[in-house]
Order: sequence, then C-alpha cells, then structure tokens
Amino acid sequence: MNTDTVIPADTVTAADTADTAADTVPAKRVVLTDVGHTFDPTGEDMLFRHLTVTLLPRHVYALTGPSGSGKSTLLSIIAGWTAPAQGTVERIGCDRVNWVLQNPHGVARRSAIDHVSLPFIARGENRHDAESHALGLLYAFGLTRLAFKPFSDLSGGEAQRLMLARGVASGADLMLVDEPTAQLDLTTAATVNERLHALSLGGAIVVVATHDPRTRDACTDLIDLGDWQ
Ligand SMILES: Nc1ncnc2c1ncn2[C@@H]1O[C@H](COP(=O)(O)OP(=O)(O)OP(=O)(O)O)[C@@H](O)[C@H]1O
Repeated sequence: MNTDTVIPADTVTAADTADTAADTVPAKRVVLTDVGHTFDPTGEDMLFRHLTVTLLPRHVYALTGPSGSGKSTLLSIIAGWTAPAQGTVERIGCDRVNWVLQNPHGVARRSAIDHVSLPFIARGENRHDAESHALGLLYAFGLTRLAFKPFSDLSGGEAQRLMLARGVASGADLMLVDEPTAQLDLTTAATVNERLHALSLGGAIVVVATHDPRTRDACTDLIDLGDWQ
C-alpha cells in the first residue's frame, strides 16, 4: 500500500478494530455459499454457479468476467437487492451499503471538499471535523490541490476519484463499485487505478466490477466469474 495515505481515525469503527485482532472471526463479512444465478425461467442457462467466497473488510475484490457474465448481477446479489436463484448470501455487520456509480455525479458549483465533507456532517460531525476528515480522504485519492475547486472544474479522472473518496466518506460497511474506469481514457484511468487501494481505508468490504486488467491488478483479491461457470 502507498505510504502517503491517511486513514481518518474516526472512520474506523470498533468493529473494524476487532477485525484486525489475531485469531478472531471478522465482525463484518459477506459469506456467499454455493451461489448461482440465472434469468432463464427454465433454470438451464446459468450465469454462474457454486460460487463460494467470504468477503472481508480492508480487501478490495476485483470482480471480472466477460461482458454479460453476470458481474452487475452479482454486485446486486451481494448488496441484497437481488435474491440468488441458488445458494445463500449472509451479510454480517454490513448495515450500510454504498454503490459507487460509473458516471461521476456531483453538484457543479460545490467544491470537492464539500462533496466529501457532507457524508461526515450527515453523520453528526461539526464542519471543522468533517473537513479535516474530508481532507484526509482527498489526500488519499490524490486530490488535495483540488479541494476548493468546484466540481465542474474537475477532469473525468479527478471527478471519478472524488466519487470514490465520497464513497469512503459515507462510512459504508460494504462498497460496490461498478466499472470505475469504463468512461475514462487509459491515462486518466491509470490515475484512478493507482488510488483504488484507498477505497478500503474506512474499513469497508469493497467489490469492484471491472473489464480493465489494470483495475483488476490494482485490487487485492480476484473473483473471476469465468471460474464459476
Ligand atoms: N433483470 C434482468 N432480466 C433478465 N435478464 C437480465 C436482467 N439483468 C441482466 N440480465 C442479463 O443477464 C446477463 C448478465 O448481465 P450483467 O449486467 O450482470 O452482466 P455483466 O457481466 O455486468 O455485463 P457487462 O460487463 O456488459 O456490464 C446479461 O445477458 C443480461 O442481459
């Protein structure tokens, strides 16, 4: 991991501290057991099957597979929005689920720091503390010098990194990221990929659906749906 990252101390919960203790089962986890899914009413044309994996905090899982293999569907199953046709999904200690969308959405005239402070303020922090935590995350995502720029002035890669920083600020237990570099050119995508590790700074379980081999390589773990046909 990059050594220039900053973990906002207050975003790490007591449960996360327990996660790091040796010989303990992580308090927060998602356990998929024998999961399979199909949209075919006959049940014959399975997208994936027998997927068994435990997702843990502070890991960033790349979810890969050809187009149409079921990556977005599996994200939705992990989030609890779609029931799997087969198997079970247990979400333990995952009360807050956050979905980071492909296209960055922000408020044009609001500053970058405002976008990242707001989730802290929404959770009851005063503006000073919220901005201090937001600055830590902006630093982790390489956005310090843009903190007071309006969202409309950010490039595509900067806006996408801001969305990731805001996702971490949301204090989610489970963060699902769909194709974070899909709309970006190679150089811009690289600036996003090199900061992906910062996604798990708040102690979330992070799953990133991607086609991009560089995004895959920037994650800590790999779930390739091609292995679960
Ligand atoms: N609600 C639905 N009803 C019927 N079929 C669906 C539904 N949602 C997705 N599908 C189909 O399921 C398959 C998997 O879709 P999904 O979007 O999960 O794949 P993906 O791997 O994320 O694809 P891509 O990489 O192109 O985004 C596709 O063939 C899609 O058309």
